[in-house]
Amino acid sequence: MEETFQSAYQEEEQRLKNTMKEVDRQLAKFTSIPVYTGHDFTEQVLEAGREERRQRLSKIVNEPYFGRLDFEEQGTNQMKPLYIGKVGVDREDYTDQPLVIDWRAPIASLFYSFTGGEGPAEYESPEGVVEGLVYLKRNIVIRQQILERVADTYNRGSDQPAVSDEFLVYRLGENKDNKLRDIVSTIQAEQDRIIRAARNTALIIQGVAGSGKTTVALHRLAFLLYQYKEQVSADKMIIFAPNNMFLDYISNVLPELGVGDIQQSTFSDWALQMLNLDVRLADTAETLEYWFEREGELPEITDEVPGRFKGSMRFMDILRSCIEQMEMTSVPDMDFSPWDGKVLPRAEIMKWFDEEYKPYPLAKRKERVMARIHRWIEMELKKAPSAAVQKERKKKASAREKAYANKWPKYEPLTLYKHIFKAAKGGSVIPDEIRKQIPQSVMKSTAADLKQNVVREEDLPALVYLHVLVNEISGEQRFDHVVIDEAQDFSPFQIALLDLFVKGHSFTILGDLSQGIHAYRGVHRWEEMSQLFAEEHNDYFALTRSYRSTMEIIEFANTILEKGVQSGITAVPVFRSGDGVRLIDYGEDSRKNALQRAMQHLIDKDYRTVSIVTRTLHEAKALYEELKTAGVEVNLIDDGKKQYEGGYSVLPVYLSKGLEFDAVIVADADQDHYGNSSWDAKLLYVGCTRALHELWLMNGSERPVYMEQEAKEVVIHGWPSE
Ligand SMILES: Nc1ncnc2c1ncn2[C@@H]1O[C@H](COP(=O)(O)OP(=O)(O)OP(=O)(O)O)[C@@H](O)[C@H]1O
Repeated sequence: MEETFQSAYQEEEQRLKNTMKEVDRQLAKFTSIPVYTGHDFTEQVLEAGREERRQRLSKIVNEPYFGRLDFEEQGTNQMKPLYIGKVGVDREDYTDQPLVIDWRAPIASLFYSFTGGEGPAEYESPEGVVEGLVYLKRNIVIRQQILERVADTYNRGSDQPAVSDEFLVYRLGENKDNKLRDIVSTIQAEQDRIIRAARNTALIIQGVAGSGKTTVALHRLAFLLYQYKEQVSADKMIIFAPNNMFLDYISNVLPELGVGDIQQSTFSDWALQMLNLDVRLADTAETLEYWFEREGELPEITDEVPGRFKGSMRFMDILRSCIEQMEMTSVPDMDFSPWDGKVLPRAEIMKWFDEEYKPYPLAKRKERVMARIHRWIEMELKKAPSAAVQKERKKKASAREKAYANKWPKYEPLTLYKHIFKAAKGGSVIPDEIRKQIPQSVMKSTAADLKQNVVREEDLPALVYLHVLVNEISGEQRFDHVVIDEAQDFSPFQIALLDLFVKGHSFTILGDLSQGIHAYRGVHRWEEMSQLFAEEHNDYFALTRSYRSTMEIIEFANTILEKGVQSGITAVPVFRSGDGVRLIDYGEDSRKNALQRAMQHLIDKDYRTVSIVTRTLHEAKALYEELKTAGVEVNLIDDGKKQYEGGYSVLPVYLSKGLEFDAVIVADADQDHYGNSSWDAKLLYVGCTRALHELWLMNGSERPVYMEQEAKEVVIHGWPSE
């Protein structure tokens, strides 16, 4: 075995040397050709090709590839070693295998989809399905041109027929810094299927915590850009994420994959930038405080709570009916008379509005009708018997034209919205029978907000929709593809609205219902989203393997899911074992001392990122101050945070969603802080599943009952011996 390893290592060292030589030769050649800056079109095209080549070569110069797959295509009788890297580079003569194959190329999919076995494997090429035999699957780690590791995960004929997880486990065991990173060398078959799924489908992905949802979505964008170069462009793709700190956390992956320019935003920022509203947006902290800082039981979350109602398709339909109703009554109920004795009958104006300009959106129709009236006035003015009469009529017409325009409704989203909630000045243009469909409590609270000129995040989909109904969606507002991360916190209305902006229902929608801690506004079942699309336009995937945490942590978290959340979806761990989950009672010690001591223990173990997770923001702030005073260097993560610095942090559990840390300490894992409701259990589940290698839960009073049941073998009680 040792001998085989030696020869594999030597073989790869030789191949690396040869590759580097070829890369250096090509680079020298292309950089020695002076950059063409002239106007000759053919020369410009050639120069663009050379520049692309220079860039590819400089990208692979240090770490040219990460994998090798030996494949014999059926009927060729020739087994070829394929080297797979982040960027593909051809040999200069194009005669043989490429020097490095791009991981997104069809043939490279075999590297990911092949799960072992003696039988033939296949991949889909543009020419059809290609069959053949895989002989070797090898992971290769190269850093700064030095071969560091060679690990065969499949070798035909050896006594290990299935693809082994050894290399994956090695990668997962590494400590994390402050940014999410790419996984091109270890993408798993189930993830690869999602990454390479067809473009014009709304993909809905339910994935357990740590199953790689965010990572997979980012790799999918890189794939789509490669596979559909002609149809999609990076600046027309957008990722919606829950907050700006999360966007910062994921910001390294796309550049690592050689992808730039993709738009990244929160839904609110995107909506606000489109609406250009002159209002105060209620502080989201208020809503978070209302739901997360409360004492005692959570109020019942029905479909009538404002967040759920305003995110429902019911509400979307109500808004559409309002606009349809308004369309019928838009043209003022009167003839237009520019001066006494001259009349443009309403019937004529209606004909323009209802027939000729019907294809235009409402605001445009009004604009067109008013412009037409203006032209009509000008024509009529020409018929005046004298210049003086003409002048007199012109003056009158101008005033009457303005007055007439004012009789039309204002197609401005906020004004329309205020009308719907009876919070606008002047008479309402919305009939009461439509308004009656809105729950009384929602009517009341929204009207109160709007009278103060306050808009909440939950109102933004409605405002954007009203904007869309009365105005056109312009070309530059459209998307080629939309990614929605933490989609369980999105509403059906938000998805249906975004669908109006995206071509071909091209969505990647990812989330985890077990982490649905914002249930007061998010979805409770994925069908709420899938039913928005025709069957042939949506697809559903479930990711059940969790890559983030050790087996012990996953098993412990699974118990919380099963017993606390009563969820049927539990995570399957990768075989990576670590320390047991530690449960520590504060005991005689003060809470602050115990938490400080716990943090110090984990810092001393050289973990790069350690976090204390509290139940509320209020508690996080207080603990942060205490630790700082005690000389511990920690960061506080609150909802205004724009950047994630890594290191040691204190944060409320609801802000930890999406992030991960080498070690996590859950402060106050007791019944006073986490009750018996499934919502409490979800919060605790989110906190626990942030940990990669170590998880400690500290408590000052009784622990929640669902915490320890059936996870006894993965739990250690008390402090480690010093
Ligand atoms: N195939 C893989 N190879 C190596 N690491 C992986 C793989 N898939 C996921 N990971 C790692 O697992 C961790 C979790 O990934 P990610 O944050 O994308 O998961 P998630 O499903 O979005 O999690 P959550 O829902 O808990 O936020 C990351 O550290 C990621 O690098």
